[in-house]
Amino acid sequence: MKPLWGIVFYDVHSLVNEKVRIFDTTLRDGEQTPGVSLTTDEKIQIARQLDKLGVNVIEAGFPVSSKGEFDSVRQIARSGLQAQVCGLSRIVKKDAQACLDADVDLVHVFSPTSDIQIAHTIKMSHDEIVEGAMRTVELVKDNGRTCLFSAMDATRTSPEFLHRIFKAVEEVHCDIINIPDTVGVAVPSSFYRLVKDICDDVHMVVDVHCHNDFGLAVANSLAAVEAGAREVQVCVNGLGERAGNANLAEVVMGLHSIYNAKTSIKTEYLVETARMIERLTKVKIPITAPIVGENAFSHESGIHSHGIIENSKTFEPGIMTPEMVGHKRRIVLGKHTGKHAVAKVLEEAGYRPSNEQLQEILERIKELGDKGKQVGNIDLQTIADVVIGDVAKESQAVVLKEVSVMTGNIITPTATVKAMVRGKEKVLANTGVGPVDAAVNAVQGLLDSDTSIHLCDFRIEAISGGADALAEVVIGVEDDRGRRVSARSAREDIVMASVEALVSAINRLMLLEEAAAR
Ligand SMILES: CC(=O)SCCNC(=O)CCNC(=O)[C@H](O)C(C)(C)COP(=O)(O)OP(=O)(O)OC[C@H]1O[C@@H](n2cnc3c(N)ncnc32)[C@H](O)[C@@H]1OP(=O)(O)O
Ligand SMILES: CC(C)C(=O)C(=O)O
Repeated sequence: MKPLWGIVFYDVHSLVNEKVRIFDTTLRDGEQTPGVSLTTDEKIQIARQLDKLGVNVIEAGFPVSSKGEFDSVRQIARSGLQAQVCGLSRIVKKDAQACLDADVDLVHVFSPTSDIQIAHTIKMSHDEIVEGAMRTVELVKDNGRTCLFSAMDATRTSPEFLHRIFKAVEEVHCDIINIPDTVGVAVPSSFYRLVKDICDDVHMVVDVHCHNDFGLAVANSLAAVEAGAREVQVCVNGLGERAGNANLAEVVMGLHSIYNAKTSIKTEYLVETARMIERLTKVKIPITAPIVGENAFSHESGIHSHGIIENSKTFEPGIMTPEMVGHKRRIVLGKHTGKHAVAKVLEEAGYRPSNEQLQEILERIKELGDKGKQVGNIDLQTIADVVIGDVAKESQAVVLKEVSVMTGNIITPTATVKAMVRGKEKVLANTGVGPVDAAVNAVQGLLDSDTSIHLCDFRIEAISGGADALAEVVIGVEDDRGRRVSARSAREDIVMASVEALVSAINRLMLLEEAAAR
């Protein structure tokens, strides 16, 4: 038993430093997610990102299925990636030939092996399936490529037939065998026993491919590694047929952080990769998703936030940090907030409230919360501005002097701003897609090139009706350390309101940076 911070965990010693290969099938099974369809360019972008992430295998597609698919697989295979590029093939000669013609390094040959699938899909005898599998593996091996054989629906296949088909492909020098839980019916204990029996039976690398129909894909994949599997098939964001496949980030971090096993994944790119796949597939990552979800390292309730401020291990696993996966820890304000969190967020936004002011701010937050309103960090700053007052003029890093904007239907919107930046007068012009964008770009341009600030929130809210409505603009900015502040301004002129809010937010962030540097 291994004690970790006073808690006794299941014995995971056996996996210390064991190497597990990560086989990514986002571009093949992941693309089978209903509604997802990627262009060749998008697939190439994804393949490059997966390579940067460090996966061992990229299953790029099913070359025989269409001309576009063949071209995508071939382009990925020829793009000089570190990862092995794989193509899928039925036990059909033309499928395997298409993989070979697409120049893949590894061919993934599969056949159904369960009675239900054999009877209703492939409609062959066991002998014909074994023969077809052997001939296809031989074709791949004769052409000098690596071969992986999958017994599709293995978890509903008779153990005798599984043994027979795996032994048959081993005889023709197959390199890797895969045990797919095609319809996600395994549980960790049953899958452990199945994988262990097969590992004891064959001399090939054992790989697994788990579907998530009962939400057990990651647990089953980890159980398989405990049982001896040394390759796991995964998809970014758990994409895939129906409820999807085992989630790459969850499997990898489980292996690294819980089991102390090794993979080649550069975990700091996990969030970046998940967000890229979210953008290209348009399948949203749930906010509560482990590791890569927006809330994975966010804390709202007072008791949790207090603990986190003292020591992040109080309410986070500790063996996994946001930095390890390219995420950021956030204290988020809301109905359940306590004074420690409010004080911390205000301090980070450059405010120094007295104890009475802090108490008053907390009461106002609770009042809003009880009325069912969400109280975000921006609302907190508005409340704080009212209770404490805005950033003092003398501590402002940027003091705005002039703003002028040219716009129309035949000129590129251009803005010029003049401001004192840390006591020095600066004038800068910039363009944008519209007058507000041009003005915002010009203000951002006033900052030194080593001041890395970017916009993370921009909202315009008209707070009175009519063409002369007062426009309230809320702007949030973030620095490269993930510190966020926001500010608002309200004017009839939307450009001026935007510029003022931006300058105000920048001043707060600068104050914060100065305070951190002291
Ligand atoms: C569990 C998985 O994810 S497996 C991968 C699933 N992915 C895909 O199917 C995506 C790409 N597929 C396609 O583009 C098409 O299905 C194709 C090109 C492969 C085949 O298309 P079609 O010829 O129109 O056949 P269709 O898809 O309707 O039916 C599948 C055929 O493949 C056969 N088949 C299925 N699996 C296998 C196998 N492993 N080996 C041999 N034949 C197989 C079926 O018996 C059926 O054959 P039939 O046409 O003689 O009845
Ligand atoms: C081709 C195989 C591995 C598959 O996708 C499955 O069984 O789900």
